[in-house]
Amino acid sequence: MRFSKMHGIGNDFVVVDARQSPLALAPERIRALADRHTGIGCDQLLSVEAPRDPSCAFYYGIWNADGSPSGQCGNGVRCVAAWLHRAGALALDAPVRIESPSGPVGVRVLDPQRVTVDMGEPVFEPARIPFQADVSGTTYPLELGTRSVEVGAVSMGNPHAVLVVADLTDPALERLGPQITGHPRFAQNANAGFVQIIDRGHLRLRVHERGAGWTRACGTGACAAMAVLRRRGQVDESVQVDLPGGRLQVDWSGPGHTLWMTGPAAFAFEGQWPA
Ligand SMILES: N[C@H](CCC[C@H](N)C(=O)O)C(=O)O
Repeated sequence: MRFSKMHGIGNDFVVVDARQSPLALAPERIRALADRHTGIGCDQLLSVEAPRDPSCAFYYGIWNADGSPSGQCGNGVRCVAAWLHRAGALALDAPVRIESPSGPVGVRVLDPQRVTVDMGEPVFEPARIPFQADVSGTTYPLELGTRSVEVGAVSMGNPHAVLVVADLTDPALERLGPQITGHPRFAQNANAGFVQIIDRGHLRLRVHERGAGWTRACGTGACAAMAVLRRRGQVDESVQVDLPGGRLQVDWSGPGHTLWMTGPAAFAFEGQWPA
């Protein structure tokens, strides 16, 4: 099986051309492929496929390094768009809809290594995240053993918890990340974002990803953090989000509008994998 190794500010992917026939890899094969010592190594596997929805130009599938599926991948869809452009299947500056497991997103390749994406509208309704809560709120107390933390909860097509912290180097986050990711109130687990508010137009973020652990960047995590804080009135409609691997731009005017994420997409190498 031929693959392209790509990354979105350090969140890395194996991208497979499955346009002729959908990719069907068992979770253990995905885990083997994602292994950083005995496999290719990646945070997620992405397949590029023919669309199921006739209003979309392509479909793309997402699997985490642990073999679990996801509904959306912000850094990943930018890489898929850049991959399609390099394959001659997507022109520069041509807006197209790409279908994901959670629904369509709109992509536009601004230059061969920079893509802007209409990620759709953030979803705060608990049942659709999914997150167990009696009513939708801007913050929820989350019991973690003997302590409780305040989180925001939102879906960008995948579930996110967002926790505001003063110091991203706090060693306590190492344990908090997995605890929040696996919290039983998130029935399908959650990507746990820890965000420091620099000012109304600038955030710093680290994400403990469901199915991949701490990553250098999480595109839907950047969208989720901005959306939670915008809904609380704590950030403006255009925000720079700095993650360990680099910077993303997130734009959202508020409820009733879709959210846009813009950032890099890079190729690392091509290879063959015994499927
Ligand atoms: N771990 C995520 C999928 C990858 C998301 C992330 N890599 C991004 O760029 O959005 C999940 O299970 O929902």
